[in-house]
Amino acid sequence: MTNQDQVFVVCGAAGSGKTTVASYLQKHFGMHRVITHTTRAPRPGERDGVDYHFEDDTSMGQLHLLESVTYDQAQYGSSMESLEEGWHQGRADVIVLDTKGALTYHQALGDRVTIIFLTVSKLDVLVRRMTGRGDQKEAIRSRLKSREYQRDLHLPHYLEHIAHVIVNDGWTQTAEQLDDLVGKIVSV
Ligand SMILES: Nc1nc2c(ncn2[C@@H]2O[C@H](COP(=O)(O)OP(=O)(O)O)[C@@H](O)[C@H]2O)c(=O)[nH]1
Ligand SMILES: Nc1ncnc2c1ncn2[C@@H]1O[C@H](COP(=O)(O)OP(=O)(O)O)[C@@H](O)[C@H]1O
Repeated sequence: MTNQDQVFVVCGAAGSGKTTVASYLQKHFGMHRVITHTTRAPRPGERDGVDYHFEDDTSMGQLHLLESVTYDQAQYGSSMESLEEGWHQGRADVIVLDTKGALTYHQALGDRVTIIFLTVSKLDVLVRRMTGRGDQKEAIRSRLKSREYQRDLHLPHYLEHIAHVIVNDGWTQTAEQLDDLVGKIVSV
């Protein structure tokens, strides 16, 4: 199996460290970060084309997406073209998805997909991390109430025996587990 075939899907609850892990895989292993599309408003510091392609309902509806979901009242979706961009460059892809999207990738791409599910051992840490990264209070409140946030707090049954679970309490340990997992799958 070559890097061209591979996509690492990072999922887990809000604040569990998905973006941090994706950036690490991008920097440390030269993976191609797939930028997905969303109708949610940018957070402080987020940039269009870097964190997300920020869309409105009309532009979102015109995209040709491999999959799309509703998460806390906003639309999110990813395209096959952006996955292929990485593979054409000979790089493995890394993408941040919700757990429903992770399942769709598993079903569509089979063993080309490695799913990493992030969690923490004490869930109150998640809110502290969201506050720490500058999320607005109202945005956090809405997120916590959403069905999708509640669903992705724990490994959903449909990802059991499929996802690699990493408890992201401390970064050193998380990085070690990522190095171990990635080393087994792609040539670095
Ligand atoms: N299925 C799917 N999920 C996505 C996509 N882009 C982002 N997500 C997920 O949507 C959820 C909400 O993302 P975001 O608003 O950035 O909140 P965060 O979880 O606090 O980082 C997260 O679980 C993301 O992983 C996508 O293209 N498809
Ligand atoms: N192991 C960790 N220890 C402490 N803080 C962390 C750790 N991993 C991530 N963070 C911080 O927690 C916040 C949320 O992480 P982020 O990657 O944005 O989460 P997500 O994308 O899952 O919502 C960020 O400020 C990030 O720097």
